[in-house]
Amino acid sequence: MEIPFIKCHGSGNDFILIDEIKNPLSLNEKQRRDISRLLCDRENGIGSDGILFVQPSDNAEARMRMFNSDGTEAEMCGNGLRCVARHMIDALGEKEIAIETKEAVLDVSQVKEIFPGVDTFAVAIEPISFAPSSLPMNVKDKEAIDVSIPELSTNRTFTALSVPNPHVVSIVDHIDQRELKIAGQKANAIPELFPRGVNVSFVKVMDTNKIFVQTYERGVGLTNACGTAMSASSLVSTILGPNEVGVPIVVMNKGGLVNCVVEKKDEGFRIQLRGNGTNVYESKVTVNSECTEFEQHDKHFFTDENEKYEKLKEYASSQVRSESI
Ligand SMILES: N[C@@H](CCC[C@H](N)C(=O)O)C(=O)O
Repeated sequence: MEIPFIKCHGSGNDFILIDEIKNPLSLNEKQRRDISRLLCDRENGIGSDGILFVQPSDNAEARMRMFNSDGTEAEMCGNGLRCVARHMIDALGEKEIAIETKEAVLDVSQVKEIFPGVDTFAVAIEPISFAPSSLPMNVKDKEAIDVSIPELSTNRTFTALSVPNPHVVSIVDHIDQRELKIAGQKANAIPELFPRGVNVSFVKVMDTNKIFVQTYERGVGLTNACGTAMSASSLVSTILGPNEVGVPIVVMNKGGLVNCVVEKKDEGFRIQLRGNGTNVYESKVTVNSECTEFEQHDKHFFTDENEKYEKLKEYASSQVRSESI
């Protein structure tokens, strides 16, 4: 089968976007998992953190299904949703639309540039819950806020929340990637505590309303950035730290930066995640029916927007270097 796709990224968290509205495909669930594993492979595939399947929806302008590079499906993907928002906003010529995700229909829009020349998209991150059962995390307490999880680390505290995919967040003085990888691997190997796995993030507070976040993603490993993790980390560092509700929090990451605005909603919270949705190139693959082999066709690069994004990345790296993170 022939599959046209766009290689895109949000903060260097990269995806293969497959538009099934424009090019209908009749993939079964096994083929979706197998194609994700085949194409996301960094050594023998195209290489990406996941696949974004864009499908028709009865409740919104489109529906997003997100598969991690290991073939598992996630409830939500913040950086991916910005890429899908950009794709559908371009296709429909509208500035504000809604996208259906696994657990909610979410508002997305094109907003003021986060950095000169970088088209910027805002996506709603909700529903949010601190109930351990929502991750799920098998503990008796009603919440797990700033608590020790000895299975992950003997010297850190974590806060557990779903946004609505599962996260645990630890505020640290220094981000040690090796330590994060070990904690992430442990967290995803104890189904008795986290039956569906969990994304693990370390957050360094750089200033009031400015943080650096790195994440070990369930189904992927260490990534440049994770949108839902940066949203969860913004909320946790507002509750436990110096950040403020209603004020854009600058979230630095290895792939650039985003803004997160934590808002009060009813008895709880919602977050607005704002950042790039950059197309790298478009191409096509021909995949065999067993989804074990593929052939990639010519690539057409989007040079201009990538050059503009590189400037944002250089700026973000200089900020992070000066803090010696
Ligand atoms: N990188 C994504 C989240 C992708 C899903 C995650 N790995 C999970 O399994 O929950 C983001 O930008 O939010």
